[in-house]
Amino acid sequence: MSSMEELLAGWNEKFRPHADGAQLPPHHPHCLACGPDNPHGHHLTVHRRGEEVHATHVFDERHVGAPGIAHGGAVATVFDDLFGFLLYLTGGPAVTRKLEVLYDSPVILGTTYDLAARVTRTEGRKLFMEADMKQLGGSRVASASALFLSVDVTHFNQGMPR
Ligand SMILES: CCCCCCCC/C=C\CCCCCCCC(=O)SCCNC(=O)CCNC(=O)[C@H](O)C(C)(C)COP(=O)(O)OP(=O)(O)OC[C@H]1O[C@@H](n2cnc3c(N)ncnc32)[C@H](O)[C@@H]1OP(=O)(O)O
Repeated sequence: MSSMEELLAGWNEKFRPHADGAQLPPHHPHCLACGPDNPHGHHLTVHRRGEEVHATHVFDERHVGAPGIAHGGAVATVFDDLFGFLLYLTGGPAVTRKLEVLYDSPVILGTTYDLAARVTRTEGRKLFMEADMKQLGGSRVASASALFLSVDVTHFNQGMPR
């Protein structure tokens, strides 16, 4: 079995139903946002909360844009990946077709933020999603919306060396 076939077989197992409150599995060990083995990554830990997914996150010096403030791309990375966790609830692979982020106020390094994401609508292969990032118990600092499109797992063969 090739490493890609093994990876895909493991993925099918990840799409089993997940209980409310359960921690959801990382997309894969080296995923930029959630992979535990990526030294540059965000190491995002995500739980199911009803029909939403939830994470807390602290950006650090690896994610810096302006001094002391998280890079907008790093914030977008975290949103994009959080949306990717909703696929465990919808039940199959999909990829980002469109991602929009609204930055309400600076995301400060070393501060804990609360993130939540949900599917707002589905239409055939299209999954419309929304998410927000808030200070703990406080105001919103950013929000995002995305369109994901369902794909067959063979989509991911495009990343294999030729
Ligand atoms: C290592 C993994 C190992 C194994 C993994 C196995 C399973 C993994 C599962 C899940 C992984 C999740 C990981 C989460 C990580 C976070 C998410 C990411 O970072 S994903 C990466 C970034 N995204 C891409 O790389 C996509 C690149 N783009 C594409 O490949 C194609 O464009 C694709 C597949 C997305 C769409 O291509 P088309 O040809 O199939 O579809 P078209 O024709 O463009 O659109 C379909 C429908 O959508 C509408 N549409 C398109 N854009 C729209 C828009 N902006 N607004 C509204 N509708 C739109 C169109 O009008 C069309 O609608 P009408 O079917 O005719 O009704």
